[in-house]
Amino acid sequence: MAISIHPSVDNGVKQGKGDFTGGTLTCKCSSNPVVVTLKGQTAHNHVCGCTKCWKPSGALFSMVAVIPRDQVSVTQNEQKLKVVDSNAAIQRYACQECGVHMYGRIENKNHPFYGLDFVHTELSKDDGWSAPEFAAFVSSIIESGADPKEMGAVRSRLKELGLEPYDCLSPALMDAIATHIAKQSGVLRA
Ligand SMILES: N[C@@H](CCC(=O)N[C@@H](CSCO)C(=O)NCC(=O)O)C(=O)O
Ligand SMILES: [Zn+2]
Ligand SMILES: [Zn+2]
Repeated sequence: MAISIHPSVDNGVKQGKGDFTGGTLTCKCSSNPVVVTLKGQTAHNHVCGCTKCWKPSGALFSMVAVIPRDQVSVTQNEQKLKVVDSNAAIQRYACQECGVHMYGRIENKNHPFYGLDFVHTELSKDDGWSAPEFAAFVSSIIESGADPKEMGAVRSRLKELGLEPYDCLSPALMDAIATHIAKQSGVLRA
């Protein structure tokens, strides 16, 4: 049996819809769920192996995308949300009852990704969200208990799914981060 990466990609990566304009995310509480409304399509969707991103139970990876923060609003039961780690660059707002992360926000205006929120579109019933494009922080799954001897098989499965594995972010995103830093320091002209 193939290694399970994440329930949303295990049967093949489903492509998004070009004309998709958004929808809602709902936490896993059976009563009074937290609902977040996203007024737009997501970008840079990826599976992430880091220890900080929320993963559904049993999954090796999370699936996480970004969307401009002004397109994100909590529309039901916001009182159930609490920041998981206020010292992290991405402040992840989790439902205190079911544990699901509803959105992650960057408050540091100098951060390369300031202005973008992190969201898990598997929490939506709406169809058409952008598809995951790559696998990030793959080696980090070991920090959550994955067997280092399995890493070859995990990377092979990711490639088979068309999710190129990287041990940080994708080259395009790493270049965007480095460009931002070089402009901040004056090495590159802004
Ligand atoms: N090995 C660490 C890596 C954690 C990490 O740096 N995660 C990235 C990617 S999260 C979405 O792609 C990150 O930017 N983190 C910032 C933050 O979490 O605030 C581990 O596994 O913990
Ligand atoms: Zn909940
Ligand atoms: Zn992550």
